[in-house]
Amino acid sequence: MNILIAEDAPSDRMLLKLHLKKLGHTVYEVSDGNELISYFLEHESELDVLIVDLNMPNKSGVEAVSEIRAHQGSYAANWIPIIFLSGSDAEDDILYCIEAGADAFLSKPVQHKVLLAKIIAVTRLAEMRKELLIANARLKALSTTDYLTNLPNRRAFENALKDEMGKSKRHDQPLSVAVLDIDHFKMINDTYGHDAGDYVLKELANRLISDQRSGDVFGRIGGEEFGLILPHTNVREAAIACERYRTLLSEQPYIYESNDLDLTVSVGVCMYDGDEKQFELIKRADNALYEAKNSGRNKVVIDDA
Ligand SMILES: Nc1nc2c(ncn2[C@@H]2O[C@H](COP(=O)(O)OP(=O)(O)OP(=O)(O)O)[C@@H](O)[C@H]2O)c(=O)[nH]1
Repeated sequence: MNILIAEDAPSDRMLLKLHLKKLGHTVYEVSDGNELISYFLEHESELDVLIVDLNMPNKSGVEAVSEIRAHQGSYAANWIPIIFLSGSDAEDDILYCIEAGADAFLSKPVQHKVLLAKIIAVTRLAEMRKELLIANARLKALSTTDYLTNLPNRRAFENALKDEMGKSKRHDQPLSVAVLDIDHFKMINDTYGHDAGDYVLKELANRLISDQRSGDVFGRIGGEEFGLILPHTNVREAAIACERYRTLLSEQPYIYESNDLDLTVSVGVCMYDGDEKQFELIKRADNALYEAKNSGRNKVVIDDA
């Protein structure tokens, strides 16, 4: 492991270094709190453990460690274990160090085996923490992503819409929303099977995002229904964009097991009025979609109420 020692007393530093080298670690050294911070910031990704003396010139160990923890934040994946060293084993010192962000405390003179045990314990904790962060990130991605298309799911779409509605209101910028639905999708399932339907949904999502403008959010909000959030876009511009998507999604057949599946989509689009609730906005887009379906499908209808 790569271990950085911050210790101002040369003899203590030397002794510690010998112990750690004997244990097979690579050791780096600094002699005060300021050097500790600069070295850490420069080599953050290469270091595995910090061993920090409580009392050092210029900046104390506690001050330096507090700064390092503030820099890392509580969700840093590369959060580093820190062991404090002190000549005193006063209870107050121990508490002070742990509260500053340390994970373990050692009294000087350091005992070889105690040092080994603390290093094993803190690195094990760091490893578990890292695994937990990775697992959390995976769970978050799973809970916000549609498994079939990899687009944001309904929940993520609604959260994104809420954010965009807030931004639109704050910056007095237009915001449009569209709901896009595949026409007679049931027929594809019924004629070619559910797998063909799944293939179409995936392929359609790919085509949709191939033309996605940066800042726009597309989500799968129902079985064969997709939601489009178009920030900085008024309803006329949104209708033009939706017309482009309608053409893009239907101009080429979807080829599944040598079958050419032709499909069209209907779209309802509307613009946020700055006051309405999220469900009201989606409802208006849905109403426009309903009108598109009822007036022949394969078209974009605007709700400009
Ligand atoms: N393959 C597949 N089909 C799905 C999925 N989710 C929903 N569906 C199907 O989508 C079809 C939707 O059918 P309807 O609501 O009648 O709509 P439609 O046939 O597209 O007709 P219109 O919307 O009126 O043009 C149903 O057959 C659902 O089973 C999915 O994840 N995979």
